[in-house]
Amino acid sequence: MTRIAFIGGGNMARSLIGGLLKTGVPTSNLSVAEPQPQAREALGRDFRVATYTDNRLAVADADVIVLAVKPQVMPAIYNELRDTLQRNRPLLISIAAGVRLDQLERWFGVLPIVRCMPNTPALIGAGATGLCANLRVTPQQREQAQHILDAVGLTRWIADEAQMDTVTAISGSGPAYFFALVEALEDAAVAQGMPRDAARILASQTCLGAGRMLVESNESPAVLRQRVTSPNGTTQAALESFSADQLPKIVAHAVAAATRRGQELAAALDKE
Ligand SMILES: NC(=O)C1=CN([C@@H]2O[C@H](COP(=O)(O)OP(=O)(O)OC[C@H]3O[C@@H](n4cnc5c(N)ncnc54)[C@H](OP(=O)(O)O)[C@@H]3O)[C@@H](O)[C@H]2O)C=CC1
Ligand SMILES: O=C(O)[C@@H]1CCC=N1
Repeated sequence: MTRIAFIGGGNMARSLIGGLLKTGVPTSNLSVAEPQPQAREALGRDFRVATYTDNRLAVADADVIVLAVKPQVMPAIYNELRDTLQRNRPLLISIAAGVRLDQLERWFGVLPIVRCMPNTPALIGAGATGLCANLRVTPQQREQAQHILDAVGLTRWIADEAQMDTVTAISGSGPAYFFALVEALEDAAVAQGMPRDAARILASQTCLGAGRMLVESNESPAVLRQRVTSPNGTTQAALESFSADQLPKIVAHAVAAATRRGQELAAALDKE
């Protein structure tokens, strides 16, 4: 079975590891390199996976290496990994926002590399991941990468790598947008006198219900929205308020800002 090493054991690695274990991947097939002692302890306690301080030890016999560090940290790790990578030629999977395939090839060597963008709902098997591959990735390795990400949710291959920053802006960062909306709904209800716990659970369950309908029904978001919206009713009043406040423009600006930030993160690494 495929041995998978994670470089970086933070939020996203935890989500992927948790999701993979739930699908039956044995703990003995996973290893994690993480500098923070507390984070290492938590990984050992929560997932019973082997943890290392030394990146080289974690990747020693890996078939697949998942680079799960912040984009800015990439330059610190490629020197440590380069020898092992050239010797074993594993499949490299980067989940870093912004970082491009040509940058990864320049640092790590001409290896099979998949750039992907998962999201934190991977932890509960409900992730959404966009993937793209360099020309060195064989059809088998493509399947291998997809298999790993399929284990934690839905996957889509993205033919044009330039769109990966948009993927990041939609689904990578996306969970935070829905959390922010639930926070805002909760605060609005509290401002109207509702107890916070009731407001939170009602808003959260509504987010879950709406999300499941979006994914499980064959209807478009527009049709589902119309079914909630009685003529001259409460929903229409709220949607007209959204429209007056230019919600689509607010969202488009936010998505453009996230996309731009992905490009900036990569540009800052061009000199490395
Ligand atoms: N969070 C998310 O929702 C998503 C994140 N991503 C991407 O995933 C990557 C990781 O993000 P996230 O998990 O949120 O970040 P975290 O900071 O939670 O995790 C990164 C971990 O890597 C550790 N680390 C730092 N330097 C090294 C090193 N030299 N070798 C090994 N490990 C190191 C960090 O330790 P320390 O704290 O000491 O720096 C930290 O524990 C990023 O590139 C991000 O763009 C992609 C999709 C979604
Ligand atoms: O905020 C970030 O940069 C990372 C990438 C997508 C989600 N979190």
